[in-house]
Amino acid sequence: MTAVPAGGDAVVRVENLAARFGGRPVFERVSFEVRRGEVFVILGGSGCGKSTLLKHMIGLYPPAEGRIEILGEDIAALEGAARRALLRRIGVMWQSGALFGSSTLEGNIEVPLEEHTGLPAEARALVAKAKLGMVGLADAAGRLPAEISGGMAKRAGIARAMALDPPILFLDEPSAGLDPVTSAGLDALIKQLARDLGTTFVVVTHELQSILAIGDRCIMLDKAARGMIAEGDPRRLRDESADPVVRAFFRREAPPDRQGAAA
Ligand SMILES: Nc1ncnc2c1ncn2[C@@H]1O[C@H](COP(=O)(O)OP(=O)(O)OP(=O)(O)O)[C@@H](O)[C@H]1O
Repeated sequence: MTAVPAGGDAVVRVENLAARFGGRPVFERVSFEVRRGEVFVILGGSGCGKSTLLKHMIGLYPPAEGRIEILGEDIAALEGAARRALLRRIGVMWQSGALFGSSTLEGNIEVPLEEHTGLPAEARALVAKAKLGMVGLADAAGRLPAEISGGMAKRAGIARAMALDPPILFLDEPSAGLDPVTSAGLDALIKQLARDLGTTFVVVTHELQSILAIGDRCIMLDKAARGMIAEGDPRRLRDESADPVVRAFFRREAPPDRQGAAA
């Protein structure tokens, strides 16, 4: 079953995107859409450009070619106040959770509220507590990042990314460094937030279990192909893809070229 409403519209459009560093291409001709309310996964092996794509989507890198539309706006073309207004409408959680070590979890979630809203201190505290409650951390509001587990840090990172109620959340490798049980709990949380709040998630991951558990749709990038090699429902790709590299990924086998090299 999918969380995407029938006729769901696109909140992200990537058209013919090329990424290059020092003239060297990471990928070319990447095009896809993310629909409102879905959990969209960017997957692929190490070094294929998943994080690079994510960074383009949130405006950290300008496209070498092509165009990225976020909530109807060409992110690379925006400047100043218009750019800040758009960035305020997207939340990002980096791999580590990236919490400020000297602040409590509640204090961490108040940071974007202080920066971007005129809410008084009591209201900020209430919002921060509500966000922590949404990710199952209501009782940990007063703890410091050093006093919590890796899984809790990821949840707190999601709560902070949600502080300003963004319609789109970008998550960079949310399962990295987590044991399988904690990772499954985080997957369940992501699905629940997408379902209950209608938030759109764009998730970078190479964790097969997570991809199958949370992904409504996905794209797969490939380093050798320097681009996209698959798009669609991850379960269908697992069961039906004719591409040997895609099949190998979903079967946890070495890609065909490396199998040959090892023989
Ligand atoms: N700022 C940068 N400058 C130069 N090269 C970069 C930069 N960022 C990434 N690259 C290169 O781009 C390629 C893709 O890297 P990227 O981190 O996007 O891959 P990834 O799919 O996210 O990998 P992983 O799963 O290992 O994190 C790599 O060859 C990397 O060295």
